[in-house]
Amino acid sequence: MLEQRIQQNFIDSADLKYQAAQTLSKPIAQAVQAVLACVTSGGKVLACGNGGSAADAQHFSAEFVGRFERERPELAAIALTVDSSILTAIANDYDFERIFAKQVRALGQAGDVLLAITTSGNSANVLAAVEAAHEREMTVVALTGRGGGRMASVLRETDVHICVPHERTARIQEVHILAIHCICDGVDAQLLGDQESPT
Ligand SMILES: O=C(CO)[C@@H](O)[C@H](O)[C@H](O)[C@H](O)COP(=O)(O)O
Ligand SMILES: [Zn+2]
Repeated sequence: MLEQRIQQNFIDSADLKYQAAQTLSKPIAQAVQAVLACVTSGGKVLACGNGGSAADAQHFSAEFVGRFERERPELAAIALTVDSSILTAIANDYDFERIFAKQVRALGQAGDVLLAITTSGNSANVLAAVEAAHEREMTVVALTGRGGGRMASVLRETDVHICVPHERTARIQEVHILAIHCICDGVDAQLLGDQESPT
């Protein structure tokens, strides 16, 4: 019974990935171009999200600053989820909704990219970060699900929306991390050529 349940999770995740390959390859390619244009002109990526999506923001930043699969020059990315002093001060003195937005206003510059990750599209602190990014003339790459929620209506034409066509948070997150790896792989391919990676 339990094993059947586990197998069903694998099947559902694989099915969603097959289905999403069709619909998401275009916005993911747009995200690669947006991020590439940003980092090759001296910009940086700021990444944010809650819970599992906070982990995704950190995962992305590690692969940009450290490396993905191949050696290449370091790329600038900062996860806005990691400084406990900043996070607790803002949440304590203002409110939790502003934990990312104030960091975006402090660090963001025109031409930077905000990677905004929310499975529901409705997390208030992520939406506030998008608003702050627009104030700073940054481009937003949004990773969402469930139809995009409120995120769909706050994004601009020049932003990129990668919306996973599913309702369950776990399944959406599994495609988010695949999309993040596609962005890293696409950026490396553009920078280094598209030969196969050694690892
Ligand atoms: O990882 C999971 C569930 O799989 C949770 O930690 C999840 O990320 C949290 O409940 C988040 O607060 C959900 O926020 P969001 O994706 O709707 O923005
Ligand atoms: Zn999770």
